[in-house]
Amino acid sequence: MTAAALLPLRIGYGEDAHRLEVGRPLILAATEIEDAPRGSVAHSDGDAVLHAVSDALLSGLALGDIGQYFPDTDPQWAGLASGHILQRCLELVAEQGYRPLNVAVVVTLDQPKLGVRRGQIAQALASLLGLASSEVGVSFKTSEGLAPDHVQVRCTVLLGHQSGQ
Ligand SMILES: Nc1ccn([C@@H]2O[C@H](COP(=O)(O)O)[C@@H](O)[C@H]2O)c(=O)n1
Ligand SMILES: C[C@@]1(CO)OP(=O)(O)OP(=O)(O)OC[C@H]1O
Repeated sequence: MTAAALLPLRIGYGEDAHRLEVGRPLILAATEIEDAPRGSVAHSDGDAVLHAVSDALLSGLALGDIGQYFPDTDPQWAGLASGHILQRCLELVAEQGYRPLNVAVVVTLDQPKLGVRRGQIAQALASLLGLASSEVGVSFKTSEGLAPDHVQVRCTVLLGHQSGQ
């Protein structure tokens, strides 16, 4: 019997990073950080939180990564709102009978401080994932000046199979 049949839980992990440049918006969890001095350089809207969460969802079921489904060489994805990427990943997970049970994200960014937005970001992510905000952990770290020119996000997700409900 496979592990999945014995215990209908899977863990996923995802990461994303984008270089920061003046004159671009910084979007994290579909939330524009209006006081950010610089924003993500990306093919899409550069939402590193949604990219890391999307990759975590896919990795939990060994479904690859978002670059396979949304190649950054394909002009049709230029400027894409990353909520679409997340929705597609949720569909792929649902097709396997799974859904996210809780997520934890860590955002590493030197400026601006994001602590005042923790609730807003957690709520936005919860709503996109169909979770309660108490099921979405959001942590912020500075790079201590070691990586001031990019935003980095790491994410773990626990997936549950509908057979376990
Ligand atoms: N962009 C950020 C980065 C960090 N914080 C908060 O600052 C505290 C200290 O972070 P360190 O990386 O120096 O350990 C911590 O409480 C973070 O939540 C922040 O608000 N925004
Ligand atoms: C989202 C995609 C596609 O628009 O591009 P980017 O916005 O550059 O993001 P990244 O996380 O580097 O890779 C995934 C890409 O396929």
